[in-house]
Amino acid sequence: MRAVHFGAGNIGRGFVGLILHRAGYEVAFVDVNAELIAMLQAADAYQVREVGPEARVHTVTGFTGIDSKADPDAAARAVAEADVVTCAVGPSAMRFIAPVIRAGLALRSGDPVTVMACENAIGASDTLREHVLEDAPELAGRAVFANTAVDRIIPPQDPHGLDVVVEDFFEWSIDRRPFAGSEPSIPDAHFVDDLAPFIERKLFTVNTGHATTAYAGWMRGIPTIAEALEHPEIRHAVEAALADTSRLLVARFGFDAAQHGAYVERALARFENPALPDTCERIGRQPLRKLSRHERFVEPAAQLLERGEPADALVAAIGTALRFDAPGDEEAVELQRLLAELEPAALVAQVMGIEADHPLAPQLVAAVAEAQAR
Ligand SMILES: NC(=O)c1ccc[n+]([C@@H]2O[C@H](COP(=O)([O-])OP(=O)(O)OC[C@H]3O[C@@H](n4cnc5c(N)ncnc54)[C@H](O)[C@@H]3O)[C@@H](O)[C@H]2O)c1
Ligand SMILES: O=P(O)(O)OC[C@@H](O)[C@@H](O)[C@H](O)[C@H](O)CO
Repeated sequence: MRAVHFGAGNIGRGFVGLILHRAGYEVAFVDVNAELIAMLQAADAYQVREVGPEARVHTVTGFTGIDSKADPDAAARAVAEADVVTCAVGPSAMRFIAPVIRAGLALRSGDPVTVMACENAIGASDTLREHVLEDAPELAGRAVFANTAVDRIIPPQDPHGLDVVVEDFFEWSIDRRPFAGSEPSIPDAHFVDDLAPFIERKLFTVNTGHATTAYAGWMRGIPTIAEALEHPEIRHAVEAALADTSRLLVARFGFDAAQHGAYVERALARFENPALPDTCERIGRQPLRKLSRHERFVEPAAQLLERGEPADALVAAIGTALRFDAPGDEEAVELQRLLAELEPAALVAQVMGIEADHPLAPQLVAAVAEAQAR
């Protein structure tokens, strides 16, 4: 069985590539990073080293690398011959891989290929599908797009090597419905009838809690997530933000409150893993994406206000996120420029997608005004 995975970075090598290898796939990693592809082409194996109480070491073999910038035709041919295509390039980069997948589908004959976007976003495979089929609706029958939720914390890695250090926890949930009974065989993944509870629980717990920790840590000059959570005020802010999202998730999906509480506790324990050198800078990366309408802060806060419930801790976390000014992060630089130039209501509409008539608008406008006054 053949798989093509776009994005040979942390999740690509330390999660998707590993799981597909364990499922018996030969994986062709496609990336635009020429140094990374050269290493993949030269190597026979790399290791995924888990850290945590149930740590194991895995060796991944049987892969190759394709540089889609230098040779997009080779990447398209690989898609044409694949059983499964996955990506973990970042939600905003999916539009750049879409033309390559489209070219691969155009070359394809036989059974439709399974396409799964493994990004932190609701409906990422649907978004990828829209990009791929934009100018080629006639190719729709050649691929089955299934949404997924991926969960494994993988901190920044040595950019000059292939080995990856990861936490011991992982979860890959895949929407079963698009397959109409013929799901691909991926034993480490689980197929579910309704992905919404899985992706929203993950994004609005792991990623909301992570981001709240990161922005509060960054504001205080604390480098790592584990260290930031040791700060009592940060811990309190994170627990309060997760109390907001927990109320929403329990009400929306009917989760058992105690079981959901255990899920939250486990997320916090994962953040605290002392062997995981994860940074506030990585977790805070791309703040414009994280502050956008359907992301980890604004979406749950908007849903709570629409239900007539408060979301004060989420709004406080948004206020802290506005102070993320990492100089090496293009979106952080752009966010600070927008803060300097736009009226609060205009920034809330442009960055967060919340218009003046939404019940959340007054609090967000006040948070932006406060950030501008600092
Ligand atoms: N790291 C984690 O803990 C984690 C966990 C779950 C989900 N995710 C999600 O996985 C995705 C990737 O995150 P990551 O941490 O692996 O990032 P990363 O930066 O380590 O890897 C992304 C890779 O994509 C490549 N890439 C970018 N544009 C490309 C293009 N046009 N074509 C081919 N390759 C391209 C980059 O060169 C890089 O190698 C994100 O959506 C992230 O939210 C990350
Ligand atoms: O990847 P992002 O930028 O959406 O979010 C940063 C982290 O919260 C994220 O990568 C987590 O480590 C991951 O989602 C855990 O599964």
